[in-house]
Amino acid sequence: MKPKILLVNDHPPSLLALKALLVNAPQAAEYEVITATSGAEALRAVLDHHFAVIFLDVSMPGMDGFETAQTIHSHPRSASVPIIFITAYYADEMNRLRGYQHGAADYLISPVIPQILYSKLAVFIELAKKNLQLQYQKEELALMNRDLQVQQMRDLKRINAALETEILERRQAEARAHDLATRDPLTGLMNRRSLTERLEHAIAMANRYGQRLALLFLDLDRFKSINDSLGHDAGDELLRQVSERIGGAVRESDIVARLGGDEFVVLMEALPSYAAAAEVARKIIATIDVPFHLGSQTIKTSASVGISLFPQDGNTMQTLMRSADLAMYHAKQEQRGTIQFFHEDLNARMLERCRMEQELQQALDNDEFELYYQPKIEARTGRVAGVEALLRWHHPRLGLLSGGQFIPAASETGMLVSIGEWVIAAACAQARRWRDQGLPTPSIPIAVNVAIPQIYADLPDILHRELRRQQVPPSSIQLEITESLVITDTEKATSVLREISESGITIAIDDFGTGYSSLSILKTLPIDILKIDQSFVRDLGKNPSDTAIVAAIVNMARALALRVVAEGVETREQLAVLHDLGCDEHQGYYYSKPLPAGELVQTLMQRSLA
Ligand SMILES: Nc1nc2c(ncn2[C@@H]2O[C@@H]3COP(=O)(O)O[C@H]4[C@@H](O)[C@H](n5cnc6c(=O)[nH]c(N)nc65)O[C@@H]4COP(=O)(O)O[C@H]3[C@H]2O)c(=O)[nH]1
Repeated sequence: MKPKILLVNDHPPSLLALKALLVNAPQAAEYEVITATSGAEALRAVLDHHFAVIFLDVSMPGMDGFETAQTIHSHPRSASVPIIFITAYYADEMNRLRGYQHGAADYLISPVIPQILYSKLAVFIELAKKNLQLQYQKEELALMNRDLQVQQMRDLKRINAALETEILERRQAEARAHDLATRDPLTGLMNRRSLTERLEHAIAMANRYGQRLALLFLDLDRFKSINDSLGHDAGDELLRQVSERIGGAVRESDIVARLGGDEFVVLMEALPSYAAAAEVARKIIATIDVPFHLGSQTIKTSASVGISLFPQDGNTMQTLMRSADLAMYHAKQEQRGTIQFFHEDLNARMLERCRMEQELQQALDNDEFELYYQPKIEARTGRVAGVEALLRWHHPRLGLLSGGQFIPAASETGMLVSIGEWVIAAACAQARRWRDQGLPTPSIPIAVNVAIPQIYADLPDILHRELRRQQVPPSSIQLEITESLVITDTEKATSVLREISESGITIAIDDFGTGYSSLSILKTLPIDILKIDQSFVRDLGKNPSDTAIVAAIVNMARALALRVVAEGVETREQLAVLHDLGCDEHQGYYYSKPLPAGELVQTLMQRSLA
């Protein structure tokens, strides 16, 4: 676009002359000339065009040059357009000053000298071209700016979207991490950590508002054997279903958590009454009692629940948890599938148990145990057919303790496995010593009592290791196993006992008649001997039903080709009845109390001489 020049003159010949000068100028191709014959016409032109410069005649009728200039410059659109006044040569200095005051950029004296006109014009055309260029560049810049803004906007939106996704992902990761830290992944229930936090908070609230709360500890009965026999997937499924059933048995506001394994906890806050806790525990036990469907299998289990109450059973998180756990442990021991509230006696028993455990460990370490031996007499010959090893404890405080005084407690503490190992080693060592001493009956077997947990703890390996160490034959040792053991896990007992029996060690069922052995179990087990429990022997000859029971046991043993031993024989009358019934061996105070090895040897000597 070319710069434009406006010529304003009311005198047509002057206008034409000036226009002729401009259109014939050497740089005429660089601009365009527009004319106006009055101030008003000039103002209209200014509204329509942008001018590089205006040549304005000063003396015009109506609106003269000054007034026109003032009006042009008063408008923002044309405020900076340079105006050159054209005036007669006679215009005085005052008049020119007025022109400058009305915004004149310069003056030309009429008649105009072309060279002066051209040189002044050149300045303004150059200025206009520069302005146009600047304008163009400004527009370019504005365009670029807009593009930049659009680009920036897009970038911002992209960055924003990326940020939002990242924040979302981070929130989800945080939620997952929080879940992992506070929830049990298998059941989705609270885990131990969040339960303890919750319990601490609940105790603080109960303290402040004087409320009651209850903590229910729940453990599935026989979960381990279900898990072992059906596999871990089925075990997991069972735990999930159990967690759902517990959830269905409690209030929405109660907290259900899984501590791990098959241990669940329910926290009941703001209890209306303590009876409500027992009510919920009963509901849970009832719901767990309904058979579970795991794939194609239907299984039955039960739950034992221990309950501790705030504030009486503890006012800290730790004591409440411990009390509920202890109560649950006792529920399990007393009768599976029942509820047990915590009480102080349990605590005392627990402390006693801990003390006993420590003392039993010390007994092993300090060699405080000793085996006593009680002979078993063969009815037919009156000879010693074997001896039973019975454990005695030289307790540093309490003196000599017999098995009945500490074996049940040792069994509770789980110490019987290591004690049992000591007993087997001691019995094998005694067998060796008797052989070395050349007893009259060196081959009489020593019967050792075996506790239930020993069966699951490498019993065959331990037996063979000790027999080898002492270089005595397997026939030197006999095992006495309580009847109830066989009932609890027939399959395991059968396979372990079979291995032991095949190695040449004879096996006796102890306390026979007190458990619930069935004939078929007795038939499948590799049993050699039945020991009739002393409770049936005690009243023999006095109580006809005891006599009938012993007679039945003897007959059954005969049918199964087993030897029968009667325990606890104290009197001649008992002995007479047992003789009549055809019992193979007798054991009891009538012949001898359990004795230390040395004393027993003398008894054996006397009997063999008798
Ligand atoms: N009233 C009466 N009692 C008699 C008579 N003859 C023997 N006894 C006692 O009756 C118990 C017989 O042993 P048990 O039935 O195997 O019952 C044993 C046995 O189950 C267990 N036990 C003893 N030693 C061991 C052992 O080394 N390991 C294991 N696991 N248990 C043992 O402790 C229980 C009690 O042992 P003890 O106190 O030594 O009590 C022994 C014995 O001293 C009698 O004529 N009259």
